[in-house]
Amino acid sequence: MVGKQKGGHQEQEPFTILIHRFPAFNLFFCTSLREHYRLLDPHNSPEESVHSYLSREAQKVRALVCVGHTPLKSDVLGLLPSLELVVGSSAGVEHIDLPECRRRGIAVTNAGTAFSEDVADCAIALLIDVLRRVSSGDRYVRSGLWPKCGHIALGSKLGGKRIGIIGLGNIGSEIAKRLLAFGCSIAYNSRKKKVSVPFPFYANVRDLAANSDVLVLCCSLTNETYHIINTDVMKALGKDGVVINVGRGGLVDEKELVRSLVGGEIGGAGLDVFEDEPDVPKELCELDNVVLSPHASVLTPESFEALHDTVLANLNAFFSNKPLVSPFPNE
Ligand SMILES: O=CC(=O)O
Repeated sequence: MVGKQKGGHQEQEPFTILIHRFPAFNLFFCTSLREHYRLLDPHNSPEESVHSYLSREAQKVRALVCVGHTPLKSDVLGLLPSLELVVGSSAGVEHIDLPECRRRGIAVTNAGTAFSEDVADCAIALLIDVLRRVSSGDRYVRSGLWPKCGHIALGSKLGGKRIGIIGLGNIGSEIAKRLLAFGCSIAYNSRKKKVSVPFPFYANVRDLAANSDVLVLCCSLTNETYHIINTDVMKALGKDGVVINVGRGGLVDEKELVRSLVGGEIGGAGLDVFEDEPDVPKELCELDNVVLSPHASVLTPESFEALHDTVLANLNAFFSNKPLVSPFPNE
């Protein structure tokens, strides 16, 4: 539960925080938020279930910070009758019951632009790694094969590639900016065509794939985007095509991706996210044209600092009746 503590006489406003399992994240958030607000932390009562704690303590809670990807479903929302705001701390908010929030008029925020640059950097790193075989070359050198077997297979140049970006929001725009500097051409698919964007828009992902060398996924996971990369799309992308996923595992039909990679129907993949994290299909681990990363694109102190500022700015805006800084959806 929180209220602004500065000044001391303002009545305490209710506020609660749900704790994610990632300890560094929790510590960072709790320590800092406590400096500004009074927290209700259901996870601090190990003897009691979250549900019974919330039923007793959280009737007047108006704002809730949902840390990381902690699921926030109707069972918990139902225990918070006064809730007006959910402050998400991730870019994707598919773990939050958005229809229920909408139904109750509860505003939702996400990480806004806090992670965009780091996620974009990660997408580029994965792409260069797949094309230029950086990780594969590293394994080659470490395993002592170089003196015995000579050069590794040719890589492929990034400059000149046609990149199809799926989801041209904050992250997608940062990815486009970086790829333009490498001399790539950009096209995109998004919920709708963006008037201010100079790149060709494809309403159909299959058509985008047919006109791209690389597909980069950085859109939200929704009912509409679930398995947006399927067999048809991969066939259209073709045998030299590369899939980069820094969005969510569920955007790609992973079984089909594995089948297409093993069968040489597409050229490679760089994946930071998976359908059943932290489990990764073992076939992917055996492929040299696949680069794997443990959902780590946002894991930098710089991203966390920017997120911290965004979370606080949203809370401060809410409690001073100002517009939220990163409402979701934000377009
Ligand atoms: O995966 C990370 C995020 O959605 O912020």
